[in-house]
Amino acid sequence: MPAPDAVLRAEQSHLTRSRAALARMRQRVDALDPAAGGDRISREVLAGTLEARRQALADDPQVPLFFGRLDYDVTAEQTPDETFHVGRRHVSDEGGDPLVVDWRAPVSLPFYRASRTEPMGLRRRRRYGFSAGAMTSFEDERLAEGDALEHSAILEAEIERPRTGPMRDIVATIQPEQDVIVRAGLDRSVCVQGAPGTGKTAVGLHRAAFLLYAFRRQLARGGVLVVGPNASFLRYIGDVLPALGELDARQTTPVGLCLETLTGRHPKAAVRADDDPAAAVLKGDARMAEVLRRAVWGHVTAPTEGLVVPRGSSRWRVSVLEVEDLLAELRERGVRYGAARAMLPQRLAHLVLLQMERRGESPDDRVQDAVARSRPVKACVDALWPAVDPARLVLRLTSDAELLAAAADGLLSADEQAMLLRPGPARAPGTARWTPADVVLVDEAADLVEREPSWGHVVVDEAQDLSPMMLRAVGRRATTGSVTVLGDLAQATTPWGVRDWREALAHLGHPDAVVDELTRGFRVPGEVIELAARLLPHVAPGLAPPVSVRRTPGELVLRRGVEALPDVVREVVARPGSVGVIAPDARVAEVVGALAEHSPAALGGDPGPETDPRLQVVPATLAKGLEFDHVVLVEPAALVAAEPDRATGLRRLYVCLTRAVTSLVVLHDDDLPAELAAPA
Ligand SMILES: Nc1ncnc2c1ncn2[C@@H]1O[C@H](COP(=O)(O)OP(=O)(O)OP(=O)(O)O)[C@@H](O)[C@H]1O
Repeated sequence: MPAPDAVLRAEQSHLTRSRAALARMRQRVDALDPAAGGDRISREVLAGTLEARRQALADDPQVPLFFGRLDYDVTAEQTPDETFHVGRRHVSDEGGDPLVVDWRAPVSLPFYRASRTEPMGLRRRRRYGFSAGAMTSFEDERLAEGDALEHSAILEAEIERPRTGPMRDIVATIQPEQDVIVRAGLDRSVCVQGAPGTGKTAVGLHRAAFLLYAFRRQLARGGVLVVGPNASFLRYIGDVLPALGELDARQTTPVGLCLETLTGRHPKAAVRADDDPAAAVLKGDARMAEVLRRAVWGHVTAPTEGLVVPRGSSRWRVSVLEVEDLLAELRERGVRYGAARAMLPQRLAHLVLLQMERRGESPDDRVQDAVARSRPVKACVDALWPAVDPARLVLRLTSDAELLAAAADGLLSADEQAMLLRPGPARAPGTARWTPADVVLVDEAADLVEREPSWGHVVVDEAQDLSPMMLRAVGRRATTGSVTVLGDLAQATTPWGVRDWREALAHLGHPDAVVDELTRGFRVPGEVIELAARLLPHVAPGLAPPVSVRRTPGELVLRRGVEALPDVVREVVARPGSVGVIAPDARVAEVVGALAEHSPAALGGDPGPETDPRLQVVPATLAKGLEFDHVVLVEPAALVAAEPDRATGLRRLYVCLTRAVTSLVVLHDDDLPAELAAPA
């Protein structure tokens, strides 16, 4: 067996060769001239394609081009008799032979899944350790000989590599239970219940990248949509897919999606207010879908007279009964309100044409078109099947008690109806004080009028916080596609959130999705996760407690005296990695002031040019989904008390306690919440 140094040198030279080959691939793209594209449009399309290809072939010297190697067992049957280096993208030499294979290619699968009991045709699996882009170590597992590592130092080093900015990819170290989810086929919807730091977000993003690679053709039209809770979270995860070579996935929030529907019709509309929790819960309740359905379809009016269309010297009549039958038929067709309305003029004209034929005329299509466009037909359509603007409808419904009562009869109690009515005079859609929950109602109404197009696949993160109406909004964007739903019931902090995944999946329109549970935690050190897990019986009794995969002892300090904050922060900022000071929202300004010497950035506000991006002061309500190498948590009792009820407060605390990768210091003046005490 060659000495480790010799192995490393040979692998380093393969890395150098691969980098040179990638540079050549890039040069070939640079040499292509978009002018060859013919007309202007083709040239522009070609230029766009070449630019995307150039970006995909970019080589960041800090990012290893490959991270593993597979040696297939040539003595076994039906296995490729080759060695493959597994990396972020495919790289081939001048002869077209692969120097690096894409991690998503079928041949790479055993890198993630092979085990001692199932070597998947592998003789050996090798992992490389890197430091600042340079290969520094490797780990071998001789799987054919039954030798597999129980513990990977390279995985641990990767998790503990200090964080410097946004979230990074995990392609080099995806774990088998994660890989099963990542590589589930495009036709499979999955739901992942996962404890904090089990890699849900990472898995969702890698699944998006996998699908875009493995089903490129099917997804070329539909595309992939990633839905996350808020703008800070989207900024945090925003670099992962581009780093994996996928630039086209759309990333947004649930309310952001619905707001587009509103502003597409009323550009000046904006979210300008918040509901109180009870009203938000009600507006997010699935019964609202039925209220809106009735309100939209309630616009169809029974005719009181027939249709009369003068043409030349004749007057053509369609009887009330015929119009009634036509309306009933259109209602029952199962098409959207707007689609049925669009059909109505031609259908009425057709009835006129039948009259003409009965009287011996032989009108053609042009006559039918002319009748359909005639003034009496238009007037009849507007009277019987008026156009509905979804935003105006929601405004009317929430300001006109009678209209609401008609639509909500038997669905909402009188008190509930009263809660929906907005104070003050009615406003136009552009200036109304829309709340997030209102915007979701507009989106539901819009879909009743006109079908929302479906994406090929939708990944929805932190899904436990979505109301049934928000889940419906996300779900209607995946009616012909599949979904990946990620969340943790123990981290639900909205009063309208999910209490049961099966129910949530039904609202999403994918009731048959498989629910998987992840419990191996990568982020949070053992001591810290054990402290946080004391809250689990109080916040989500049915869930399995998470287990940390890390062997290194974490650092956990509980300390009385918030006045020590500046000293504590001075100590942690001297260490490598990112620092998050998490505080109750109401105390963020005070904390920023106390830490002025470090110019921290306050998350959610304008960071300003002079702030230190490595140190962030995080309002407790924005901590979800984020992580820091070091966390200082200020006054847990106040953070719990700031929520409307104790269970929600404890869930918020559970989120905040589980953001640290290396160290957690809890500073408090008030007593710690009793639920954190060690079980007797
Ligand atoms: N297989 C892995 N290899 C290396 N790092 C990993 C792996 N899986 C997860 N991680 C890391 O663990 C951390 C937590 O991952 P992630 O944020 O995806 O977890 P999560 O389940 O979404 O957490 P939360 O519910 O707390 O938001 C991240 O830093 C991620 O990169």
